[in-house]
Amino acid sequence: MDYIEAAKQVIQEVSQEDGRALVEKGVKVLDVREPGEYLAGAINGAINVPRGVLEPAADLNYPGANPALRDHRDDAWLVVCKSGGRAALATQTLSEMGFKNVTNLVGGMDGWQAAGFPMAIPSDENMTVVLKEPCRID
Ligand SMILES: O=S(=O)([O-])[S-]
Repeated sequence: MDYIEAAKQVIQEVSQEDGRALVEKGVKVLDVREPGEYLAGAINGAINVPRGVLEPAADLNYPGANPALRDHRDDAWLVVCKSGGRAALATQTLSEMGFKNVTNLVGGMDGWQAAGFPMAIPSDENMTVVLKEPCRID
């Protein structure tokens, strides 16, 4: 099974041009790449929650969740990764977790950079590198 293709059948996606328009309108941007990828350059204002810690970071019941993500389920989110694969999976997961308006950027940050769209060196304040509490297995 191709999980990314399966996700793409059920999620919203936008082109680079439409993604840029969303950013200009103030959509929240979730960057699910690894911290080193994010720190090398990201969409201005994007928060970083790597794909590997997405579910606990967004979980309403997990004490170590990231409030910048967890508490914004009704907001519009643009989800980005390197080329659109991880973000497709993350977009599907967030929809299943109750996020109302999540959209994958087709082509990801590779496409964004190739288009010459604006990027910034992000602040590490916008990162979820380590969850505040370790994941529990009860
Ligand atoms: O980020 S990715 O689409 O290359 S898996």
